[in-house]
Amino acid sequence: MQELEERIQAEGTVKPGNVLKVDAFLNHQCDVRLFDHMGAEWARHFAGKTITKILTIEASGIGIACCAARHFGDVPVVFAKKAQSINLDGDQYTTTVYSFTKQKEFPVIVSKKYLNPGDHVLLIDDFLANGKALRGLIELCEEAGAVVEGIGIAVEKGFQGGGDQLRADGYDVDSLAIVESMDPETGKIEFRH
Ligand SMILES: O=P(O)(O)OC[C@H]1O[C@H](OP(=O)(O)OP(=O)(O)O)[C@H](O)[C@@H]1O
Ligand SMILES: O=c1[nH]c(=O)c2nc[nH]c2[nH]1
Repeated sequence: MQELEERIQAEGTVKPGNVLKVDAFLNHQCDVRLFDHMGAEWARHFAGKTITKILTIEASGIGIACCAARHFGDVPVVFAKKAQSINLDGDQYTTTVYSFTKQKEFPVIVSKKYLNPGDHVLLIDDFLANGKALRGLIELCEEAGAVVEGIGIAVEKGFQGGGDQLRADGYDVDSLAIVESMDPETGKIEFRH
């Protein structure tokens, strides 16, 4: 998606440790017009699929998933929580995920009320790196008996391999920008096309 690639080139910075910082528009300050355009792109890509629910993971996927839902007939957006809470009651689907930016394991929890057999789920997230977050969400869908219809990602770091493994496993992964390489020394970012 040209608009997203241009924003990454203009405002993104490359940090050591394979970190691309795009918090000016994607995952700290949020550009909702861009999010809306991203939702329209995914709606075009997944047009042939029936989607009954969007599932994401806190925190950074939530805003993007909510904007995307407007392009999928206002389907409910469910976000997996990364901490137990007194506000979480009843039976839950749970797994654990290693967080790329926080560098530790988190529980990943969805109430059984909000993910059901018969749901046709679109997974949405801001980043795809090693694929840990998505593998956790897929596991929750499997536990629930829900079908994963596709995966919409804003920025995939292709060189980390998580996306290609998911594609090899048969998932329809639509990443709007795939970073093929990035260099913290020079700041150069190259995209896969
Ligand atoms: O493919 P992976 O290696 O799993 O990396 C991608 C995940 O990493 C980030 O989550 P993180 O927990 O780092 O931060 P967040 O709380 O801002 O969403 C991002 O939001 C994705 O969910
Ligand atoms: O802001 C971010 N930059 C990244 O490079 C990344 N990888 C996973 N999650 C990420 N979030």
